[in-house]
Amino acid sequence: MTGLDPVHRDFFAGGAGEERTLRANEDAWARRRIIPRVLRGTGPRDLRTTLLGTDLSMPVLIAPTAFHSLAHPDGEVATATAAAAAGTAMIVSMAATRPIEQIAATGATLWFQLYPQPDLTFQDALLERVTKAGVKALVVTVDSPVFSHGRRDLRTGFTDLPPGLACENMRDDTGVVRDITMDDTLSWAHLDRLRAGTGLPVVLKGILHPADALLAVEHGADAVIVSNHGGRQLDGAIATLDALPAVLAAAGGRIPVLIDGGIRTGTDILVALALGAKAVAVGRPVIWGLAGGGAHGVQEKLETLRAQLDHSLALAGAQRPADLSPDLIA
Ligand SMILES: Cc1cc2nc3c(=O)[nH]c(=O)nc-3n(C[C@H](O)[C@H](O)[C@H](O)COP(=O)(O)O)c2cc1C
Ligand SMILES: CCCCCCC(=O)C(=O)O
Repeated sequence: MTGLDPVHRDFFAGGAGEERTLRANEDAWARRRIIPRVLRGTGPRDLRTTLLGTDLSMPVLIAPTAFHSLAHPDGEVATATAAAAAGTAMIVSMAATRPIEQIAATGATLWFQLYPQPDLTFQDALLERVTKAGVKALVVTVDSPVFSHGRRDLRTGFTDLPPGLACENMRDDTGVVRDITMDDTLSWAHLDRLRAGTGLPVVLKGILHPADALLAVEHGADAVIVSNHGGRQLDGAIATLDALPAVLAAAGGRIPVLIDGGIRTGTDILVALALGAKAVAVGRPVIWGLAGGGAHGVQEKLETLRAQLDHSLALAGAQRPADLSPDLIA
């Protein structure tokens, strides 16, 4: 976290309200225990995974997080450089501080995160732009009909990006940077329109209730991410790991289920995969890597997670993620 302004560190680290959900996310992983299998002669591990047509070197994606240029001057370009080197995908936040074309020039596999915007003309142009830049999937954040309340930012006074930085993908055709709108009228009808207007796979991020997982399947979502926005939206929301089993049951294997929130170690990833998640996404650890060492720092974080997952798989008696099953988790 070298050089990170304390106000910006609080923006990245903080959660909503009393930060109960922020803490619950990490605590939930720490509560689970692994029941390893032995004498399985697995040999070297193979962590590769294919997700929505995207080949990943491991089942770990970079979660969308805002404002990477506050953590490092190279911003999202550094993060994407690390994703490319690690052979995984970066989900680019709609609040990225670098234009999608620059981020894509790193050669990284990118998915793009969208807060659906009420100005449909602007939204359509944005989707056309990111598709042209080569993003491979659209991640629609559905847990934010309004901005969250009571984050540390209120205390620290962090309200906006400093001069010279902007949400570069919110520039319209006149060059003006639009504000990101949180829309409390959003409904499944908006999702249907989005799906009809894009050829990209659509992933819903922020599903916690099994009934919503079922609706996601019925409305043709290609995947869901079990997420509570890293404890930054509804404080008191269920920890993502605790929500995972019911969401998996509702999805019934028809679409991949991903999870984020408090995932910090290879054993956390193993637990998620054993319970049935197809992959995980990590948010804050990537930011800390970026702040500490730019692209190199992010890559180091990703490689640490890879090494830990590989080691945990070996010790649990599995060669590949598909060898894991829920009976390994207590
Ligand atoms: C600083 C910060 C900014 C975030 N910005 C976004 C965002 O722009 N869009 C979004 O869908 N989620 C955003 N999230 C939520 C993350 O995508 C993800 O759900 C969460 O960080 C996962 O938890 P973790 O940080 O404990 O790994 C943000 C999270 C953090 C910490
Ligand atoms: C005004 C930009 C909104 C960015 C939202 C970022 C975000 O989701 C977060 O949790 O922070």
